Amino acid sequence: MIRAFGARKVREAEAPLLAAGVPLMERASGALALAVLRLLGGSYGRRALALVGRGNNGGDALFAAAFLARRGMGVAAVVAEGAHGAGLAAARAAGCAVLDVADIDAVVREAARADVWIDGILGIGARGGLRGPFASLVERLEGSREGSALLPEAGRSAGAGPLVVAVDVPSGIGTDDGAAPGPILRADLTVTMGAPKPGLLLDPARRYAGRVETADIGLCLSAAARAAGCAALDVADIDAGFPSPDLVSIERADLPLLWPVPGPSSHKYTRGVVGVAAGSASYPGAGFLCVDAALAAGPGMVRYAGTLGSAVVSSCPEAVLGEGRVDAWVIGPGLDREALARAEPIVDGLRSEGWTAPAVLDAGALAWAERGMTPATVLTPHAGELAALFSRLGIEGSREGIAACPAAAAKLASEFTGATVVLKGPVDVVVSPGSPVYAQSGPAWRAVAGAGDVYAGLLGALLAAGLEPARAAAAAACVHGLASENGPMRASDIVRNVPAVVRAALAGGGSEEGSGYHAPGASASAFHMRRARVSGGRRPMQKIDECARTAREES
Ligand SMILES: NC(=O)C1=CN([C@@H]2O[C@H](COP(=O)(O)OP(=O)(O)OC[C@H]3O[C@@H](n4cnc5c(N)ncnc54)[C@H](OP(=O)(O)O)[C@@H]3O)[C@@H](O)[C@H]2O)[C@@H](O)CC1
Ligand SMILES: Nc1ncnc2c1ncn2[C@@H]1O[C@H](COP(=O)(O)OP(=O)(O)O)[C@@H](O)[C@H]1O
Ligand SMILES: [K+]
Repeated sequence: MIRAFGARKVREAEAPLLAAGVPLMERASGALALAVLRLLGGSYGRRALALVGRGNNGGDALFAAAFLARRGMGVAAVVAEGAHGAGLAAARAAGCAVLDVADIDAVVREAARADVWIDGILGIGARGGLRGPFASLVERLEGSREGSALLPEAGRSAGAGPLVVAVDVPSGIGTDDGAAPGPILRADLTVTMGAPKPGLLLDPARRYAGRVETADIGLCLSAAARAAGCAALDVADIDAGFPSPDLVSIERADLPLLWPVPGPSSHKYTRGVVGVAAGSASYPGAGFLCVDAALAAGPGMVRYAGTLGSAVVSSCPEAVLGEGRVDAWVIGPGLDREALARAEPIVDGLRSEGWTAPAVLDAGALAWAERGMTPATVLTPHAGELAALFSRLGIEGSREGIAACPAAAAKLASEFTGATVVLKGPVDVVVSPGSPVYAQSGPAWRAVAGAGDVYAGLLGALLAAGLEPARAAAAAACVHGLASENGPMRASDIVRNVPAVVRAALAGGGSEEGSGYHAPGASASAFHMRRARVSGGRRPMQKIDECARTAREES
């Protein structure tokens, strides 16, 4: 599980440590310098350019610049007025050249000679997109990477110009909301301090982060939680006194703690009955896919209540027709006008119970979303459907606006309706009252007609098994993403892959974390979590403290 913390919680975690004199910036800059050295494969004959803003993010960059200069690299720091005083002194003492950001031509010349650019312009103190001279510089530098520019979610080709390492976050992203206003340097690697920030997991900002490494600088956030054994359940973290994360991402390794597994006394009704009202004469495929996906997740029973009747049973013989018990409804995929009318009494029933029964409203059924719902109802729009929903509810928000800030849009929809909202896209964002926000990325192979119907079916099965709605939505999205890897594939292939993905996860196969460097672009996920790994088996903190000490003694 990746736990991300926003600027406020990071500052709250830092405050007592700074007051106690813990050398956080030394740790941060030491981790940063080590990451740069690892990336370049050494310091000999290498050149670095540090872009240094006025805050502590620039301080991290300056101390790292000093460290790298002492290791023999040719280092230049680009500063504006008011740069971190001690950091600047350390950089000068170590022999770094210092350039003024206003001298843009000299900076661009130096940039062209460098093997790596270190982006320390702005960190968690950013308010809005880059402004002033650094904004012009970043635009110019990004332009100069023509041909070497990184593909949004893939890596770079060999010999493609300088590498970019972002300090904490790519400068100018919305640390907390994932917005990407203004010019931003696309990083190959982001070394994030203490804990990942939500913007590194959310679109569109995550596309600028490259691979993400978390430097353990001793903030008692995710690292401490992990050490305490709270590996999977965010609630357990909170119970153990750790701050709750602002954003969570479930990984394969978490699935054994979440996925419903039958026990000796289970029977079909304890395992949960999914009711499906999906598919119609106009869109029959959606009904088949949704039923098939629900069955693939392993519920006790799937009851089909749409208009396709026996045609569904002849394709999926396990599906049951006729009225009876339902523990969670999936309503909406592929419903034409006639099928919507047939589903209306089911929705009336849910409404009459105050929307407290577990249900997924997808596609056409989103038209029934309203104020006064509860988190038990899960709305699953994509950006276009959410824009239509907003328009019907009298909320301003275009499809483009939603895509520019999906987390904020999903939050608004959840606040307005009271429901759990899954905004589907490259990153599925799950927002539910009283729950952390979840962000689940998946490969673009799944951007195919019918994949949403598959998701709705999977989700229905987890709700029927009694999972809490936000977790069910995140776990279903996680499995949906894993089952979409290694395309090309069609929606029915995703369904076919689900049992194997779940089986492998339950058997403990293939945790994504700690698996070392990924070749850029080797995975479809833009977020490659990797905790700083050091040679010689020593713990990262020891090594970082040691580097910091050496730098201090040398200066
Ligand atoms: N505390 C610690 O010891 C540790 C902190 N750590 C590091 O510190 C970072 C946070 O540092 P921070 O709080 O100083 O904020 P930071 O992101 O550097 O920026 C603030 C400056 O930017 C300016 N500014 C704001 N928006 C702007 C814009 N849009 N365009 C242009 N300028 C803008 C703003 O100026 P103002 O607008 O207020 O005049 C202000 O001068 C954190 O990310 C991590 O790297 C780690 O080392 C761990 C130990
Ligand atoms: N660019 C993308 N990268 C990864 N996943 C995507 C991308 N675009 C959409 N998805 C995912 O693909 C699925 C598409 O669902 P949806 O748009 O509802 O399609 P349909 O209605 O045809 O089934 C969703 O699960 C969504 O999360
Ligand atoms: K930065």
